[in-house]
Amino acid sequence: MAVNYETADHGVSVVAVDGPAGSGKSSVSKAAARRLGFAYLDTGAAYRALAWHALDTAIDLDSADAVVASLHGFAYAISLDPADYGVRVGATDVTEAIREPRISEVVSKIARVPEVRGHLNTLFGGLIAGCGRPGIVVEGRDITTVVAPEAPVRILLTADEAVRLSRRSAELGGASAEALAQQLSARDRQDSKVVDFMTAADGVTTLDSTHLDFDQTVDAVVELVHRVVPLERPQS
Ligand SMILES: Nc1ncnc2c1ncn2[C@@H]1O[C@H](COP(=O)(O)OP(=O)(O)O)[C@@H](O)[C@H]1O
Ligand SMILES: Nc1ccn([C@@H]2O[C@H](COP(=O)(O)OP(=O)(O)O)[C@@H](O)[C@H]2O)c(=O)n1
Repeated sequence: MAVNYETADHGVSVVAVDGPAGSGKSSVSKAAARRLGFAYLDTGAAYRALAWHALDTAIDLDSADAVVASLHGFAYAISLDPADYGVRVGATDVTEAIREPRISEVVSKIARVPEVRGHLNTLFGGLIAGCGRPGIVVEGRDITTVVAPEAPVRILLTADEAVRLSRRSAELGGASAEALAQQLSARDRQDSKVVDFMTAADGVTTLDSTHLDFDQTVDAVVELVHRVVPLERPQS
């Protein structure tokens, strides 16, 4: 079921960004949100936090029933301020822990369960509607197609796989390049069975950042937003 949070309904302009792992969704969306004065919602963090919670409570991730049952005790909180990112489960700050490879390895098992997706999409809908800013940049895998298909700006952020890998391995420092490559492409393969984030749906703009540096990519997103959402531009 689509959850529509467009300007007309809630007064919040949604910028929807999808793409594969390492394409730059989180970093570019966060920077674009700061430039625009918008909120920022990282939806992948919720799937990662639920995976963290499931591991923490020794839930069998191969059992969809057990994963669905774990949603009852899942007290999730995320900051929507792009200048002050943070994720909590109950009283525990999991901002760093959810990035660990042990979470990346299992998160797709969580994401493939339809009840989990439905539950989290409802949660995202509430966060978007109540974000308290004129707009919000929301990034993930199914934002342009399921979470906010009516968003005024919808972007598929891509980059060649080799480029995505080298960006991610630079970020993780010590991780073995080969192990990382295997994990990242295995995760994309698993995730693609659930939602298609490799091809742009109708009306979605593809932004290929393979040959763009970080600032150029953020500029391109901000420009796309200015084209369709009436906002004051900062004086230069
Ligand atoms: N256009 C770009 N050029 C160079 N580096 C980039 C670009 N976009 C993102 N990055 C870097 O690549 C890494 C992965 O980006 P990230 O935002 O975590 O991707 P995703 O959220 O899609 O997995 C980060 O270190 C980020 O700073
Ligand atoms: N909208 C979303 C966002 C993330 N996810 C899942 O959550 C995982 C982590 O997402 P992420 O955005 O943090 O991943 P990266 O691209 O940053 O590595 C993905 O591998 C998907 O399994 C999803 O299914 N749908």
